[in-house]
Amino acid sequence: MEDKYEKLEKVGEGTYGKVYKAKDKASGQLVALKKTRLEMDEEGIPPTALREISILQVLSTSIYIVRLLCVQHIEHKGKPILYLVFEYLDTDLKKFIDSHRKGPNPCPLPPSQIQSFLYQLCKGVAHCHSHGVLHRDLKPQNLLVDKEKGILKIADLGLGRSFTVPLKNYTHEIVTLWYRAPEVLLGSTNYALPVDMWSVGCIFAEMSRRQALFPGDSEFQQLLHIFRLLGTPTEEVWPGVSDLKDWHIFPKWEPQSLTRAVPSLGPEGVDLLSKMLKYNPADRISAKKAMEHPYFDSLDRS
Ligand SMILES: NS(=O)(=O)c1cc(-c2nc3ccccc3s2)cs1
Repeated sequence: MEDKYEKLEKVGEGTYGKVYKAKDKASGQLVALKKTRLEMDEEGIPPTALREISILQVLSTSIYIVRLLCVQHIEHKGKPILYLVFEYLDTDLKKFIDSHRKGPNPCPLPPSQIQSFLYQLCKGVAHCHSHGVLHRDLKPQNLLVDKEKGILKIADLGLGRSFTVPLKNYTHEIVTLWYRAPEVLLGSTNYALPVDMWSVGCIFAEMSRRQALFPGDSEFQQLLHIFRLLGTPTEEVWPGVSDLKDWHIFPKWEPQSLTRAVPSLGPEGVDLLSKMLKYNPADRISAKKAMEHPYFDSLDRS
């Protein structure tokens, strides 16, 4: 690995491994090297890893998914290590939003920028979902941005369908709960594609208000943040909610006005956000339908 690529700096602690910025010595091309801790058993690469890699190879044909350039596994001190080599983008959405919040003159993201990033995110999610693949852990940290070109791509698809998101990642870092759908937080075991659209809604709101919509620091607190804004879910709005494994009696809050949470978002934006944050997964808007919403009417789709 060292011979072909020159490691430059660590750029991310993915859910399943360290990510380094690196340079292809021959071509000078910048890449992202994702080192995975896949334990090679005696038969070589575990089938789950092979399935993840094949899913990635199919998915990364979309320009809205970070492209997997190649897969290399090498022996390192006798241990077989799997490297995934991805295209490199210079920042992630978390840093991009922070750069607009912090600093001497904090400034909002231009509405056209939010609209363009949200559209690209929905395209990437629609692509994954059309292949029956959930991301499961969409968050600003794993959405990559090319500032100059105004491009957003989904990264860290390392979860696919065969993993559940751990509470801690492999470096014992806390995995954020802020973008997690209520059905997952309430212990549903048969959650599906709508979990990603909940995350998209939280990211949409965060781009507009430049702070997280539901910043919970535990699974229980995460639910309370959601209930305080959207109201405590009832069987009326979400049939079956009280049968979910981790449901119990919660304080009863009434729904608040969503507009107050995202004051800079126009009526179309608030309407689309409300459809992404429907409690009942069956009512939640799909990525494909979201792209047809009037909020995008003014988007230059060229
Ligand atoms: N954190 S950062 O400096 O903005 C930054 C992160 C990245 C990443 N690129 C990839 C590619 C693939 C998988 C995960 C990551 S994380 C590139 S720049």
